Amino acid sequence: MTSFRLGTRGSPLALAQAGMVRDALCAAHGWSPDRIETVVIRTTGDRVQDRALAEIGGKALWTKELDRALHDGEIDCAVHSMKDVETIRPQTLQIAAMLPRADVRDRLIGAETLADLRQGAVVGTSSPRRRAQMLRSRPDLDIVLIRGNVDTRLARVAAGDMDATLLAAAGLDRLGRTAIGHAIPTDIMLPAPAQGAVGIETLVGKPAHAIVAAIDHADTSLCVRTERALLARLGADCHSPVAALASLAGETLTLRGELIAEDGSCDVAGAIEGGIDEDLGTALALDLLTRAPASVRRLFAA
Ligand SMILES: NCc1[nH]cc(CCC(=O)O)c1CC(=O)O
Repeated sequence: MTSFRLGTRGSPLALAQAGMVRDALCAAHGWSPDRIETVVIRTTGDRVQDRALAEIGGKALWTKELDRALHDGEIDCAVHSMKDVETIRPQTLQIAAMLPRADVRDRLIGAETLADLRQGAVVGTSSPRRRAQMLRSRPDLDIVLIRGNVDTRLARVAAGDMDATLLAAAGLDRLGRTAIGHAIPTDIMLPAPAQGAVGIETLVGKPAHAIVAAIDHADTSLCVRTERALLARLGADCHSPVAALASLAGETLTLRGELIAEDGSCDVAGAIEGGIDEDLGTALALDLLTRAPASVRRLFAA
């Protein structure tokens, strides 16, 4: 029997996520684990460690090499953190499935709450959203650039290079670091669109698409597609401090979102409720853009 080739980045988090996808595929199709071959693909983002992603050209850094491997037939599907997948994708590709979403919150490492950070504390992050949200509640903080994988970042805080950092709970949990840091409630720090979701992409119209679609978690897919619709309407990218979180209760979809000036000095937030339709993201984007202070609106291409 030919193996099913699962493409992934090589970071510890990416490999953990690929393992989850492998387990889900095996359970759904009654395959033994050796039916799946994990193919590690090195991406531009993995090679560049010293500059903010926003500076070196955005999210395609994580996807371009995996896209190429799909198109060249080297892999049958590609596993992604949905948070890192750019809003506009090649028409030849399709997100065939998402795993059930994990904890969507950010965790603060180095203090129990934002209020507990000392005056002028140094906080490492490379995320414009986290930077803006931190400065909004604590303008005194010194936000510095930090990159590298989860372990590298934790080591920098442990070594005293900085007082604190923020990491996605989902990533920490998937690496077994369940006891590290303190989760920040989403009403204090709304997460990045698609945070906590793992997606699996395939070529459109190939047998692999149906094989992968069998493991789709429909509620997660709907919520993440809604958050991505908001990003798309905003013309948002890595430079844009945007937070969004959709949730589904019965037949009611709720989307919260906010746009924040990079220095945290002003923002616009909103929420919208509707039926099961990802277009809610478009509607909230328009509402936020209409109400945004000029200094926030100019950050968006739309
Ligand atoms: N940009 C890096 C990235 N992409 C996805 C995750 C975490 C896992 C997830 O959100 O699903 C992380 C690390 C982090 O933000 O702490």
